[in-house]
Order: sequence, then structure tokens, then C-alpha cells
Amino acid sequence: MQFGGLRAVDNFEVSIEEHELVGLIGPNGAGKTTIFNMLTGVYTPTEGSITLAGVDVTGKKPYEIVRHGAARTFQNIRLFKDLTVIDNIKIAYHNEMNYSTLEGIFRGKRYWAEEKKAQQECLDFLKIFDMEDYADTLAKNLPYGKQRKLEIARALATNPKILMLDEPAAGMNPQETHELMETIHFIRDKFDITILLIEHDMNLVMGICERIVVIDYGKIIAKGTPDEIKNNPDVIRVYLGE
Ligand SMILES: Nc1ncnc2c1ncn2[C@@H]1O[C@H](COP(=O)(O)OP(=O)(O)OP(=O)(O)O)[C@@H](O)[C@H]1O
Repeated sequence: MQFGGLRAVDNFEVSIEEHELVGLIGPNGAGKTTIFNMLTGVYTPTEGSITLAGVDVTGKKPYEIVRHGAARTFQNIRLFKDLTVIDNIKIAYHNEMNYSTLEGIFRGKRYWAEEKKAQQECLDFLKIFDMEDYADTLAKNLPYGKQRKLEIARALATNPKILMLDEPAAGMNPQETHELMETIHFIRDKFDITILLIEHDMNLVMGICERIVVIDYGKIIAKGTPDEIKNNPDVIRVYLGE
């Protein structure tokens, strides 16, 4: 990915298997968010390609990529702040709803059946995060940690094959972070999805990821298991400045 004179991501090559939990780490400005932006269609890579479950999604629009099965959260929370918690999730769930515009306008039988199902399933997403009591709260009135969780619940409601989380624990205290990490494991298994996670906190990534990719200045400097990464001299140099 080239931004004018800056090659923000260079020769980045990674394959992620179904059901894997992979961490993407690197210092500030290394290119992590740019990679997410390419994977989700926010940016079109200036070179190279992206394949999702056998489909070439390079250059596709974000909404098309969601339909192919990729969902994400953002480093800076991006909720529909003036909508309720449940409505935030229903918006993400709308691809699963099966009634026509006319049925919506005339409120036919199928409309009510589908809306009821949507309400129930969206509440189920909230239950995973222990947030069903907040269903009717405006998103902007949620405490910060719960806003982060709502973003994950909303991404899950698009029924993704791969969920990409951009610093999901940013701003959380250690207890909240620990709980979130357990929840991430839980949803990976419950929904049988693949997770790619950006996180600054090395210990945290080491604790939950099966495989880690480390980048610096847009280039991969190491790939491997947490133990391999921990002992990799290039990673130690980048993180500790040795
Ligand atoms: N739209 C853009 N136009 C120009 N340069 C950009 C753009 N987006 C990102 N960059 C640059 O690309 C590089 C990588 O940025 P990116 O945000 O991907 O890093 P990051 O690893 O996510 O950093 P952080 O951990 O601070 O979020 C930086 O030098 C950044 O300034």
C-alpha cells in the first residue's frame, strides 16, 4: 500500500487458516490499521491481492466484503451513538433479515416474524457480553468498556467468517481486559470463526493468540507461535529498542 511517497505496507504476505486466532502486532505507525483497511475494503491495495475463503476480494467495497464474511471493529469506537444498543446490532444483522420493502411498509406476517427473530437473535449477541439489560440504552450513554463490547457484538451480527479486532482492549482496565480476552476465545469457538487481532499489549497477545505476525515499518519482521516471537531477536530489538 503506497500513500504518495510512503510505502505503508510492503510485501505483506499472510495466510490465516479457518478457526485460527492470529495476532498482528508492531510499534505505532507500523501499518497494522492500514492492513485492516485493505482487508475490509476501506483502501484498495496499490499492489497485491486478498483472498477470503477462496474468493478474490481485492478492491471490493466494504459492504461487499462484509457479505463475503469479513467484519471488523475500529481502534476509535464507531458506533451509531444516537441509536439504542439493540438497534446498533440490528443494523449489522439486516443482511440476515428476509422481507421485502413492500412487506416492510405494509407490515405483513413475514415482517413481524422476521422482526421478532431479529430482536431475539440480536439480544442473544448482547447476552454473550452480559449486556442484555442495556438493549434500550443509547449507545452514547454506555460506559467506555461496554461501547467496545457493543462494537464486537455488532461485528458478530454480520455473521462473519473472519472477525478483525483493532485494539479491542484499548482503554480497558486489567480486569476488563482479562474478561474480554476470555470472551474472544469463547466467541471464536461458539461461532466457529477465525479471528485476527491487533493489540499493543504484548503480554495480552501472547496470552491468547496461537500465532503472531510482527510488522515494523510496513514489513513483516517475524511470524510464529507466542514462544517463538518472545525469543525472536528482531522483535526484542523493535520493542525494547536494543
Ligand atoms: N490515508 C493515509 N494517507 C497517508 N498516509 C497514511 C494513511 N493511512 C496511514 N498512513 C501512514 O501509514 C503508516 C502506517 O499507519 P497505520 O495507521 O497503519 O499504523 P498502525 O500500525 O496502525 O499504527 P498505530 O498502532 O499507531 O495505530 C503511518 O506512517 C501513517 O502515517
